[in-house]
Amino acid sequence: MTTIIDGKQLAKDLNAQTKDRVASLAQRGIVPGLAVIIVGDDPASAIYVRNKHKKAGQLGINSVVRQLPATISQADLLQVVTEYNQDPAIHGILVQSPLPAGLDEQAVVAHIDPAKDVDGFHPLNVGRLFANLPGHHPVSCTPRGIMTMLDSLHTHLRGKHAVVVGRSMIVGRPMASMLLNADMTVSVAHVYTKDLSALTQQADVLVVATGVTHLIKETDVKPGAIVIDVGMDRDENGKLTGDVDFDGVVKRAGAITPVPGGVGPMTIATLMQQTVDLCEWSEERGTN
Ligand SMILES: NC(=O)C1=CN([C@@H]2O[C@H](COP(=O)(O)OP(=O)(O)OC[C@H]3O[C@@H](n4cnc5c(N)ncnc54)[C@H](OP(=O)(O)O)[C@@H]3O)[C@@H](O)[C@H]2O)C=CC1
Ligand SMILES: Nc1nc(=O)c2c([nH]1)NC[C@@H]1CN(c3ccc(C(=O)N[C@@H](CCC(=O)O)C(=O)O)cc3)C=[N+]21
Ligand SMILES: [Mg+2]
Repeated sequence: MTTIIDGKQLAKDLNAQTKDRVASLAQRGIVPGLAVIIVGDDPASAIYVRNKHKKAGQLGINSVVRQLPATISQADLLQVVTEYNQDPAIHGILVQSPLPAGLDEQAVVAHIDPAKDVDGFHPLNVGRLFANLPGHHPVSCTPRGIMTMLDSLHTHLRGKHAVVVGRSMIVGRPMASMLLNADMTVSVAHVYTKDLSALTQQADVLVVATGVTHLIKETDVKPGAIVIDVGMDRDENGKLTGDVDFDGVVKRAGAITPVPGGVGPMTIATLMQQTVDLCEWSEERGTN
């Protein structure tokens, strides 16, 4: 009865569309280019970057991974960004987060050409999303991928209550903006929220992005709710799990995403989609 939202399959479908778009660009001699900058040697980051690089290659996107030492200066890092800002073969630039201590992530993100900001983290693009401005602009890939997952359910969102647990720049805040732009009534919860369970039990759509293993249990969820688990946590056995106690919540939810195989694969597929978006938008402006 409960729909298990298959992020792997949805990512496959989206990647197939992206591959087709890359093929039509190729007929006109255009190859979308993605630059991924990774600073230091965080092992988790290295895995994500490898996955992104591999997927880009499969789709025909030209992906460049720039590995930089943790000891790099802020000025030298900004210079690398400048290089890609000026490179006409590069349409999307991503600086893997987190950066090592001592580097100013906000300043680096603000230095990216907003037209090449494939993560949607530049303040100009954040502002465009927040203001729901018309026209093309990149947005954070994880919440955009979640909107695609919600679309796939063909349910009516307008006027329904969305509760977003977490308020990070990468997930919670842009997620809340996108749900608000979809005409939902949106609540955002965080560590200071009083009686979290009373709030989450009112959610028709519940998005959880806290990094707290199994924060949300069966009794925290309204029967029939759509539950989206963004968490990528390790359980006591070191196994990848989410912020939602899947085995309990699946009994009550109307639809739920698994971890792994839910939001994660859609994040990567959306990054590829948005790289091609940026390439096409650049072409429309005549800057390719
Ligand atoms: N699948 C994917 O593509 C992605 C997965 N992730 C995963 O999603 C999770 C969240 O990531 P991210 O948003 O970057 O995390 P952050 O650590 O940046 O933010 C966590 C947020 O959760 C809130 N929070 C923490 N504990 C509680 C609690 N007990 N009750 C209510 N709110 C709480 C914090 O509140 P406050 O602001 O008050 O501190 C904060 O806003 C992680 O597991 C991460 O690995 C992240 C990005 C992409
Ligand atoms: N500038 C920047 N942009 C990001 O988009 C960004 C980032 N920094 N820093 C880290 C987070 C995390 N993130 C994920 C991407 C893919 C999976 C993913 O593919 N997950 C799979 C499998 C993962 C596994 O098995 O380890 C799944 O959930 O099924 C997860 C998480 C992007 N992030
Ligand atoms: Mg974070």
